[in-house]
Amino acid sequence: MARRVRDEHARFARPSKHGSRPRTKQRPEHADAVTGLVVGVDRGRYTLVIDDGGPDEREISAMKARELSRTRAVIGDRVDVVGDTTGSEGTLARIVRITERTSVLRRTADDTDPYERIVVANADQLVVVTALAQPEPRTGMIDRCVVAAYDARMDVLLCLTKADLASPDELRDLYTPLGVEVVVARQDSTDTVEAVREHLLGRTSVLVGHSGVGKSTLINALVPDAARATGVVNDVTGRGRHTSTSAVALRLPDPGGPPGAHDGWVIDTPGVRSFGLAHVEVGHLLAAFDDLDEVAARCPRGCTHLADAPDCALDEWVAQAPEGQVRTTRESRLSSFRRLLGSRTATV
Ligand SMILES: Nc1nc2c(ncn2[C@@H]2O[C@H](COP(=O)(O)OP(=O)(O)OP(=O)(O)O)[C@@H](O)[C@H]2O)c(=O)[nH]1
Ligand SMILES: [Zn+2]
Repeated sequence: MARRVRDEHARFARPSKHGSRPRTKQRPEHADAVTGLVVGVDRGRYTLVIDDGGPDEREISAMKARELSRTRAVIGDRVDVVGDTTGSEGTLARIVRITERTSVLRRTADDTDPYERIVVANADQLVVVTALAQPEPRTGMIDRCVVAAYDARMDVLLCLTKADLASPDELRDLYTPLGVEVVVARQDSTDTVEAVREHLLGRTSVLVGHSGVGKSTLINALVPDAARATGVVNDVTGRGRHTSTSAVALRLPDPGGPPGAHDGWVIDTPGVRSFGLAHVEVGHLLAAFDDLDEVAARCPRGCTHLADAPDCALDEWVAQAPEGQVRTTRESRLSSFRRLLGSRTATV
């Protein structure tokens, strides 16, 4: 790890255009750096939590050191900071390193911002919040979220809200074969909120969902003091804090722990409507389907694995299955996988 960080460090230390010596020579090693978690970003000003969950936990403000100028830290990043890291009023520390990310979730480019941007780093779970009614669920959107999550090597939790209005059975049947966990919630039942919490404890989860699905209702139930613990992020740059994608990182209370305990992070992403799928590789998607991945190793070179692919080993795998449960399961795995493959290019 130390090695990797140093390499990255060196990459930012190219000689400047103006012919000064490489900066590496002048820069101290930052041996005194402490590590923080980015929970908020607002126009170049970062809010970090230091010693997350430890006895010296505190929030500090920081900005990037000059050598990091081309790299954006995003919510969820683990960063090394130097300078005044006490968090006292008026202090500002400097971020000198971004630790290698375990996952990146990308937002699609849109009219207001032509670049695909990383929205959240190091999250391990994408929670797709979908109402069972009002608004009607849209499977195209769910599929795209699943693809984005699998590409980012994140797990997916499908959280079906407004269960008082419609049955979850159909959607559950559709997504369970994809390896997606499904949990059901309704506003009038605290039991369901606690069921959702069980899936989130100890993890860093990103919540996405269309307007009106009940995401805020759910977050308020999970994190009652959300307003206080909120880190506001403007990840779009230069546009002011209320435009476009502002994400919020919230500590998830753990009712099973001592008073005030929290265990895990819930990241809300208002304004993120879809994820970039343009660069999703078939291999990444396949990797999320262990059984298919193994079979696909026998496919002809360059096989697209789509329904019209000649000699795709996945078709043979289904055809060879004994009739009955095994065949049905394989069929549904393959058709689910192909549906996701197709959704990479669909516009929703
Ligand atoms: N019937 C029913 N209505 C719900 C439930 N959960 C939320 N609602 C209602 O759905 C509406 C939208 O809920 P919000 O929590 O504001 O939805 P949101 O996803 O945060 O939407 P935005 O605030 O627009 O992003 C509100 O009127 C809620 O009262 C539920 O479980 N059942
Ligand atoms: Zn194939």
